Amino acid sequence: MRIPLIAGNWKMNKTVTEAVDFITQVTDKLPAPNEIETAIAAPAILLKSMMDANTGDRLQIAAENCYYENEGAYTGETSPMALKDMGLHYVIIGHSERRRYFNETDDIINRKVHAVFDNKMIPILCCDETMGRRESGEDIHWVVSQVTAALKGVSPEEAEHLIIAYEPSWAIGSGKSASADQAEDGCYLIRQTVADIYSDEIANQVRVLYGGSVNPENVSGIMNKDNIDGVLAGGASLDEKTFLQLVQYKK
Ligand SMILES: O=C[C@H](O)COP(=O)(O)O
Repeated sequence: MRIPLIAGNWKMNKTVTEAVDFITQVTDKLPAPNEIETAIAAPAILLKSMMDANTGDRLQIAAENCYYENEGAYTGETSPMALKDMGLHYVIIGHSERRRYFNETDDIINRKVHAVFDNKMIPILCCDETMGRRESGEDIHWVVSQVTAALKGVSPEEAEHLIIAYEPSWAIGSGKSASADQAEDGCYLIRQTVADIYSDEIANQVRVLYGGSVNPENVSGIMNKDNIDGVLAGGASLDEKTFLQLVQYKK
């Protein structure tokens, strides 16, 4: 059985004080992690304070990115080995904003996926599509090719722990979520791609999330779909009350 995962991605928002405040307010209001898992991904500069404030076992603190080397002369980068040492389990890799603004290629994303697995953490691998590609029918190939490239050389034993997020660029931060059916189509396609690369068994273990303008009003409809195991929410995860509303979605 795949445990639902409600994850927030704060992007480049919040100060240390604001982050600690948020964690202190939500930590004892979250469900048991064997019912619904919850996570907040935050900028590297906030993570240690968030880990210290996160006294319970109900919330996972995650990183939004890391480099593909553990150490060396890479000024300004975040070491996956240091993230592991801090006690993190999840790292977002390949978010569309990393691909678009920081020129992350499929090859870089593949190296980062390996670096996360090598450090015994789990990547939340993001793949996107554009409205142009969706309208022309090209989006299918685009999503398949991003997932395939990111998983090159990843073993079946690693792949079964994967989390993959389907995030159409046109739905991110636009207030225009994909419909629940569109989200299900994208997540189904990702699961099929994993089945083609590995097996049905592994595809059934991988958790697939939808991200793009998720909010308390649309979360239930999205979570009701067979191939959607969770959400990756940006804007709606910044406010404590709204994040808790996402977590309390009703099937
Ligand atoms: O990682 C999260 C996504 O980019 C979605 O962001 P959003 O919920 O603000 O549209």
